Amino acid sequence: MTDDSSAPRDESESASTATPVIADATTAEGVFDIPSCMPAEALYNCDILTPEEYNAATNTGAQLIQLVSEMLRTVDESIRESENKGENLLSMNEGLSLSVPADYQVATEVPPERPIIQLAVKHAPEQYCGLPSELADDSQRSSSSNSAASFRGFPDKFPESIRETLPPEADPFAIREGMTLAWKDVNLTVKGRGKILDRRILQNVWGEVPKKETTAIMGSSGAGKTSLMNVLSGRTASGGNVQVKANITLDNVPADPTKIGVRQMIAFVAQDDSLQVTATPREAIRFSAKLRLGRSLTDDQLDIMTQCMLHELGLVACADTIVGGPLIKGISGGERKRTSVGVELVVKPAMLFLDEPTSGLDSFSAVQLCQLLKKVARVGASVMFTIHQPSSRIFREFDQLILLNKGRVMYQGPVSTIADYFGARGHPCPRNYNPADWIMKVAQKVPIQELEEAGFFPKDERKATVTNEVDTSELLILRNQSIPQAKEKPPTMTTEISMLVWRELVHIRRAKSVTVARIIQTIVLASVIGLIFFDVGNAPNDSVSNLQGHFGAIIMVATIIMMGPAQAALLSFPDERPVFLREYSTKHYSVSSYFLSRLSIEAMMGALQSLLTTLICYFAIDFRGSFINYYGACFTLAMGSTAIAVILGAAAGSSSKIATAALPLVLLPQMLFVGYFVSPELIPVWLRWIQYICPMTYATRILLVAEFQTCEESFLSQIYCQSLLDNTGADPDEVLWYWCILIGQFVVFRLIALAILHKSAQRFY
Ligand SMILES: Nc1ncnc2c1ncn2[C@@H]1O[C@H](COP(=O)(O)OP(=O)(O)OP(=O)(O)O)[C@@H](O)[C@H]1O
Repeated sequence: MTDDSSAPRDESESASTATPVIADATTAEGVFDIPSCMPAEALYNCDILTPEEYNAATNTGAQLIQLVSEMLRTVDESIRESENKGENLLSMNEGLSLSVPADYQVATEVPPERPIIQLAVKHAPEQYCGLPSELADDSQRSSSSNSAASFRGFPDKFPESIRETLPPEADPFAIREGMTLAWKDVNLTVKGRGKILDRRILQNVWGEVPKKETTAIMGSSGAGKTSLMNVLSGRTASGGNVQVKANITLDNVPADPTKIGVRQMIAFVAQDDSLQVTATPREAIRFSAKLRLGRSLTDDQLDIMTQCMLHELGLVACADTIVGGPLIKGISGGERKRTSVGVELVVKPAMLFLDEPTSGLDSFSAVQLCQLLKKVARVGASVMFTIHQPSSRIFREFDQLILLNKGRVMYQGPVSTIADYFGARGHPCPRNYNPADWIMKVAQKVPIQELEEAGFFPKDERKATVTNEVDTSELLILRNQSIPQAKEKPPTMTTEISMLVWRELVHIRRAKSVTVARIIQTIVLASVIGLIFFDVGNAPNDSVSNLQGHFGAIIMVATIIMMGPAQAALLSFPDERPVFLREYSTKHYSVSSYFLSRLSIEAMMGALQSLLTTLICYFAIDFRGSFINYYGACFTLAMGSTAIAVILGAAAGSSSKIATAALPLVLLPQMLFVGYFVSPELIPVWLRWIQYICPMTYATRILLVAEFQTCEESFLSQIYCQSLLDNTGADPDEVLWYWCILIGQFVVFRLIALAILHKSAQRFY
């Protein structure tokens, strides 16, 4: 046992299955960890070490050698079997084949040639997720011309040869023109109330995210990492008790990220993933690519690109499982996070911000993701992310680091110089200690004053990029025109709407229970009303009770028609708001496309619910008017009331509870103005106007005219019917107007909802 017990160990890594596997292989403790982790993970992590580290480790890691040798022996047996059958192919899982050199030898100890290790990794069935048959064919072709040495990278790495067939606009790793985001004097203050003092969350924060580099923001919990990220990406601005001041430039052009034009240039992966719960990772990534990459790509190219992204993110195994959410079980939290990353990466962003992208990921996936982000940076993007407790392996991957301490910049600069920086200020990182843990320990344990005296918290000594401080609450800088816009040939509005409608239909199909509950509710309510008012339409209208029953049936049917579809429409906006805001702010589609897609879905569901209700009630109650007239009035009423619900839903923002509470307040009082409980003539004059803005008024008048215009011939019936029409204000000569007003109300309410939605979509906060 060669454990250097005198040296402080890297605490965060001791139990890890990633890089430290090698280091721990020198100890009895660590050796037992190896078989318990995924062999492919351990081997993969061997692969990412330098050859020197690797050889040093294998000299001492006896059990690791045994493990690798066993895997190689398995591979070798497979080869022998193939050779006995006259084949020279090692058949891999799911149809991917790999050619193996004829002079292949069994390795009895860990070979220094890394490709052989990778071959073993590829062979690990737990990790190998397979390719669809059409891609497998291609990869077979390409691999047959290569030796085993050509296999490098992740267990489910996408074949390079296929990726290379993609045009640059479809290649998620194509070279792009990045942008440098720089900022200074960023201040965020939460104003206190009463005895509570103001709180400075960010204090004169400065820094930059250079293109082609990865910048990590670190700091203890509450240091202001997310707040800084939100200010820089326009997700926080002055308002209420929050005051934000910042000078921000994009390639030296002053820019206000709260403006949608600037925000749309920053791909942002938030801490809480806002993905469509019933979409799969494959669908989510393809949806993003299809809507954001314009019209130049074919469906095949989109498919390959999506598959490539799934491979890069290690999502192949769960590519067709739904994302899920709080109420529906889906993929894991880490997979969800990686899906969110894929959704943004697929459009080759020039700037990519991620809030804690590695949280919820195991150490292997975290390394994998950091390397991917580095790859994105190297092709031109500026990548910035917040991160908690990175392992030393991950820490070494960053280019730049911003260390925040209580809202102030404690360090800002290259990761490579941080050890010297801390050393020069009296806090050298101990040997074998994870530098990330060390700097966090110093930041948390040493008092601020002592740190200041030691020379931490450097001043911004860069050449000033913006001379005057500008308040983001007023109009900040807007020279967006000079900043190039990403999407050149956006998809047509029809494509946007059809993609959104399709996604919603898939959602309805997958969230079956909700749809089924809605339909059952409609059928049960309609049946109850049909039974209670059974055949009352057929009864002569020559008595008050018959007349009352007949009129009551119309009111009840109109009421359930008004409430049912509206309830579902009401919740759709608050529920979908996070997804809508993310997608709108990242240029997936326009507000109008989203709005029209929602309208199409509501029209479909409204038509179905109205049809079920009218079919049951019309025949059970035996209404006298024509079925078409009856169904038309009910459907138009349903659409009018959904339009009101949409206004409430759009205005309520993310608060579905407020919208739910407000809906009955707006819809139910409409029953009071149709003349059933009280004649409109008896309502106080200053309240009487309300009847004219209620869709229910006009829908009921259409139905009343249809039911009572042609009454039985008896004198009493004629008198009763006529007086009912008079009392309710239903005039047979005005029916055409009633239709026009009902449809007009629907259009006006919808336009109001669109305006509200458009306004609320401009702001995240
Ligand atoms: N709008 C706000 N109102 C009140 N307090 C706020 C507001 N925004 C941020 N804060 C406070 O500012 C501090 C920094 O929050 P922030 O989310 O930026 O921290 P963080 O470094 O990202 O922490 P963590 O790593 O735990 O996510 C926290 O104490 C938070 O409560």
